Amino acid sequence: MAAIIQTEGLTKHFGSHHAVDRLSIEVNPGEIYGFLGLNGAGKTTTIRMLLGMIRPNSGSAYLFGRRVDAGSHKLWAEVGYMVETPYSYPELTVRENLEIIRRLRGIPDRSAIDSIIDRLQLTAYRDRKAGTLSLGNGQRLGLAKAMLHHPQVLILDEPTNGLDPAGIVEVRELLRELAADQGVTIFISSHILGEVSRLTSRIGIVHQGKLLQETDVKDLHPLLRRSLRVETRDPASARSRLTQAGYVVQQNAEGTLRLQEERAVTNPDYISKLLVYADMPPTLIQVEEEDLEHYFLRVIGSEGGVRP
Ligand SMILES: Nc1ncnc2c1ncn2[C@@H]1O[C@H](COP(=O)(O)OP(=O)(O)OP(=O)(O)O)[C@@H](O)[C@H]1O
Repeated sequence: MAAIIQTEGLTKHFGSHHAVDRLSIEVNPGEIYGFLGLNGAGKTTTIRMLLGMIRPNSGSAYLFGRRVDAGSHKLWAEVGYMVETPYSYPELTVRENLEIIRRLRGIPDRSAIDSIIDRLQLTAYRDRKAGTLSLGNGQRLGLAKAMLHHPQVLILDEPTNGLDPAGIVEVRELLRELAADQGVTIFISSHILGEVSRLTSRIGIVHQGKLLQETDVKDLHPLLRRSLRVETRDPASARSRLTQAGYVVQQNAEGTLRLQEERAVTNPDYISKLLVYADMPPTLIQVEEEDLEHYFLRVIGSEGGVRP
């Protein structure tokens, strides 16, 4: 299957700073790809190179198998994009902003505007000046502009930025529908793994310009660490009893004990028995799974985490 979006060794430095460093990724037709990284990881710079807005120092980007060069305006006709906070004419209404895009894109069907306004739930704001919109509605207008010409590829930089939880769900559903029903290929950047993992089929984790990990979302679950959480009335004694039995035990400031070894996680009954026999019965014992954000920080080596 030929990739719709592809980069090969894509590299961009600003002075001595490597914003994007030998990045190679492929996004297949109809796939939703989550490009994940902290602020400053190089997401926007990558997207700008994908769109031919800036020129890489080395490496290449391809859309539909065609190499993107700075000024590849023809490619933009087949791609909808939203880069950082979407810019709109603040003195013009939502409708007027979309009318400009309709003309620029040469879309003959005038009803396209009303249908996209409806689709992005902007009907109540259609005659409001764009400059008076909330951040979230400004973001919806940005998405409406990106989608007005029914592109086969959408490249979106943090599209749910500023949206409230209900808005995030709506946008997620909308994008999911576009990929599933119309085969639109979607590349979406974010700094929240929990959010992109609900929408995308594959994620690439980028840090300091480098791709650290690429994973199918369905393979993410087994990568999450599990640990056994144990609470007792006398954590210090319980800890020493478990240590004596050969377990590695961590204790936090609240006195909660945590055991990460597989033999502890898979045998909570044994740990429980050990503590009961030592007259320190647990008040709580449960297997907990690492959350996605912690996993993300661990992969990028933050928070004292260790790369898997
Ligand atoms: N025009 C520029 N000149 C100098 N440095 C830049 C320029 N554009 C980006 N950078 C730097 O390159 C790095 C990557 O920036 P980029 O905007 O691509 O990150 P990002 O992952 O999109 O982060 P954010 O979510 O904050 O936008 C950052 O350290 C940034 O300061």
